[in-house]
Amino acid sequence: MISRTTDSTQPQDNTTEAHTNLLAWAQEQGIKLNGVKPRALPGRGLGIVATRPLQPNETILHISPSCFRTADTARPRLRKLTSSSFAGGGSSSSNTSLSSHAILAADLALDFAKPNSPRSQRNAPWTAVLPSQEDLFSCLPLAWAETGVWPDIESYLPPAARKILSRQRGEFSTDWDGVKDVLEKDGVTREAYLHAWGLVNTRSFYWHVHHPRHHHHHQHLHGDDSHHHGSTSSGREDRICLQPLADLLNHSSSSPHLCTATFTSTGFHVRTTTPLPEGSEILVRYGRHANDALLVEYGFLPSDLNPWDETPLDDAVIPLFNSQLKELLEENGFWGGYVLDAKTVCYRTQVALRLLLLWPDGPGGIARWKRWVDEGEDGGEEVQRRVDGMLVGILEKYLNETVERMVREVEGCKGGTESQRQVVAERWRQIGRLMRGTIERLACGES
Ligand SMILES: C[S@@+](CC[C@H](N)C(=O)[O-])C[C@H]1O[C@@H](n2cnc3c(N)ncnc32)[C@H](O)[C@@H]1O
Repeated sequence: MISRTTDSTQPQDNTTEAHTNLLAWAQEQGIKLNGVKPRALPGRGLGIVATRPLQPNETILHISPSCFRTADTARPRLRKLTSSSFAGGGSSSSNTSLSSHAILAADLALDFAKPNSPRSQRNAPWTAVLPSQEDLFSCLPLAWAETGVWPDIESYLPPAARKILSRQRGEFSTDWDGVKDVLEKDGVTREAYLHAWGLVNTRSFYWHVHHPRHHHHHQHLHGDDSHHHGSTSSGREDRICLQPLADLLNHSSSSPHLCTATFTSTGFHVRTTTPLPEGSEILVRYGRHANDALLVEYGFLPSDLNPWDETPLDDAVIPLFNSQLKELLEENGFWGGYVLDAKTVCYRTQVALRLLLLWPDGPGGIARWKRWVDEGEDGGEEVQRRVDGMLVGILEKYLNETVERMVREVEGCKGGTESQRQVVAERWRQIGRLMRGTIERLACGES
């Protein structure tokens, strides 16, 4: 979302007028803004900023449930697509039940395709400020292949990002298969649906009412991670909603001024946690996402430090194991899923590397490893030192052979656009920094 509001082809006063309309419309809907307003922010489209100094614990945005757009508020002919009466109706896609995401996106796509319908008109001031197809496609990896440049930029994404992308692509095509018969009648193309689908993906929330007595989660400090991809509880998928105005809030992983966002029975509330000077941006945390997820799900890469960032080590670690060792790890539930974050080398990695270290000692070594896995019997600091040394070697090799090569290759490739190449290269550099940080930490003797 880089060009929409800073684009020189778009006069600045257009933006202002759109904002004025949006605010007037929001007021009619009963959306309450208190000391905040939308504003264009360089490099991140629109955001919400403070219009006066804010105190801690002020409710700065309130949205009542009647303003939520959910699968239940979609056009009736779309809602019918999920009902069981449709199943067995003879159509090939009849027995797959559609996700809320699919329905919400279809409804939004119809707002765009039929701008003069009374339904679309009702939401016009809100849809007017949504990112254009061009803006969204330029930053959302799922759409990079659609921009017509050269699809192959995708293959330069790091493994974790590619994995999310491939799951996302599967979800999108299932959703499109489920709605296309209905949407194509109204002239909605696959591309137009992808635009709407991507908008829902990047700006929907899990409608999750917090019951104070059941809070086994520890999400009070910095917001509720209620963004679409933010929650891990099951059954959430079908409770996603779009919320005008709240969908203008940008993300931060680690700002000390993060605002909290909560659903209660009276709606959605955004509150400050610290004092905020006039003009500062209101930031919430979408979820505890690693940067690969932020890039693929939301189409941006944070430049500030993300304490939740991590990177898989599978590509670096897995090739070191022969089939016998692989089998041993599989039997014990420790094959693959190796991860590194800024503070820790995950336990699975520790287990795998210990095996690599001990198996040259023969059956005795393997028995020792097994005791360690089963009973936590410690091999002592000496073993840990050798495991750390091994990991340093593995990381250095991966840095030289993969990370640095990928940065060079993606910067020099002809795929995508310059900004897409830069974002992919930057993600690899971040991974490199995470690994170098670990090497330094281990070299200092901290595990
Ligand atoms: C919920 S919307 C927020 C409003 C959005 N900026 C807009 O212009 O409509 C989410 C999108 O905002 C952008 N965004 C959010 N946080 C960001 C950040 N920290 N840096 C850059 N872009 C961000 C991304 O494009 C993301 O997909």
